[in-house]
Amino acid sequence: MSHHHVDSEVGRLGTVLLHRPGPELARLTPRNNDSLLFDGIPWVGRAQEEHDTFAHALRSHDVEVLYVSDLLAETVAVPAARAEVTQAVLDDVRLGDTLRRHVADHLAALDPATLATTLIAGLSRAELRAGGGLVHALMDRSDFVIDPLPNLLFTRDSSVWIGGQVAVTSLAMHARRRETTLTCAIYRHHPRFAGTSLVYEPGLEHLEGGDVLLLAPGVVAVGVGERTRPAGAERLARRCFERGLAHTVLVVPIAQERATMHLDTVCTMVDVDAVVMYPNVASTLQAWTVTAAGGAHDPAVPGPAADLAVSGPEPFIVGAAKAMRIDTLRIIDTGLDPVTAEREQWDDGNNTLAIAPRLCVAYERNVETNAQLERHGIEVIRIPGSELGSGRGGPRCMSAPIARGLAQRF
Ligand SMILES: NC(=O)NCCC[C@H](N)C(=O)O
Repeated sequence: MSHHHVDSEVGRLGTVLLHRPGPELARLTPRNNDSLLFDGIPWVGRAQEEHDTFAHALRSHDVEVLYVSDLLAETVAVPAARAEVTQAVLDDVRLGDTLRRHVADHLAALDPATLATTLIAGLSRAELRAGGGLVHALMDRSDFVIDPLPNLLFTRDSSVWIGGQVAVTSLAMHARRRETTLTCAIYRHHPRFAGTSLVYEPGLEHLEGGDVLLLAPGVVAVGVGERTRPAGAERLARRCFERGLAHTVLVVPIAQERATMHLDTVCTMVDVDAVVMYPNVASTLQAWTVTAAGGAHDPAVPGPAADLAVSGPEPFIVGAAKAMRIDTLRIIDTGLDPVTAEREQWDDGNNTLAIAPRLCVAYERNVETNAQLERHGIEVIRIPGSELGSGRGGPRCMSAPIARGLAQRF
């Protein structure tokens, strides 16, 4: 399958990028879990079983599942890619020159598959083959020479396909920054993605994939809050208009809190005209509508788009329906009452992954929300997530669609 294209949240899912959690999760301790953005210490074996159930559910619906670790191992077989991802590790100012040399020698000796694992799992001082120097001497055995990337599990955030191009994002939190050196290398160097254009790159204004919802072909919603900044939304809008990837970007402010770190923690699409949404925000969520001033830019004509036209704010569902050119965007509530809604929102009840219109994957624990979805005609494939959820992400967060069919009901 080489047709990589995504222009909706619900078109038939063809290919998806996942990361099966591995040794990087075993690095989490009660001392570092907060800074590594986990709310608990997951049982690694059970998290892997849960993730395998997720992947199996997708495969049994004819979805091609790609794994980051496989693609990365193939990518770092390309010398330029190897140099790039290694340099990103060595750029860490905490290493100092002496330890940096030891780490460089250590990585240079690794075969591609072991290098890929090390880049994801990190490296402790005890695992470094040779050491020496002041920084090394002052480290604990279990201190990280290379930080682990436990949040790579949430592949949604580090890249997002818009049409036939991929936005490699610019992650806000220190613990996640290096993730995009890996996704960027995959998209720039893996033979499968040869010729792919990047519509966004790391290092630009903060933008995370969990905030980007492709509401309909040409209509992109971007949440701005704890992670994505307004300037990131503006940059993405301008780039999408210049390249003919969108005609409207809805910019949606969300509370800057952990429970609502991304737009997809409060709202995901389950049909071409329906979302499951956290009722505690449904009535207050607003949208600013951004379009290209002077009309859509002709992508065949090189040069920057005219400036942006900004209007609003107005209620999100009103702005969204207008941009999507539908009468109403239907809302299905999380939970039944405010307390259940709050509990199930926290446990990623809103974070569904659509395989097709009216067919989605959701965590089994969100009993009320799943029942609500079914009452509204949405088929729910339930997966376990008690361990996976300790990182605060659900099926949508754990998946980056690479190919989807047309968003139409069958
Ligand atoms: N799209 C998402 O909501 N992703 C979940 C990210 C969870 C991760 N522990 C984080 O804090 O970034």
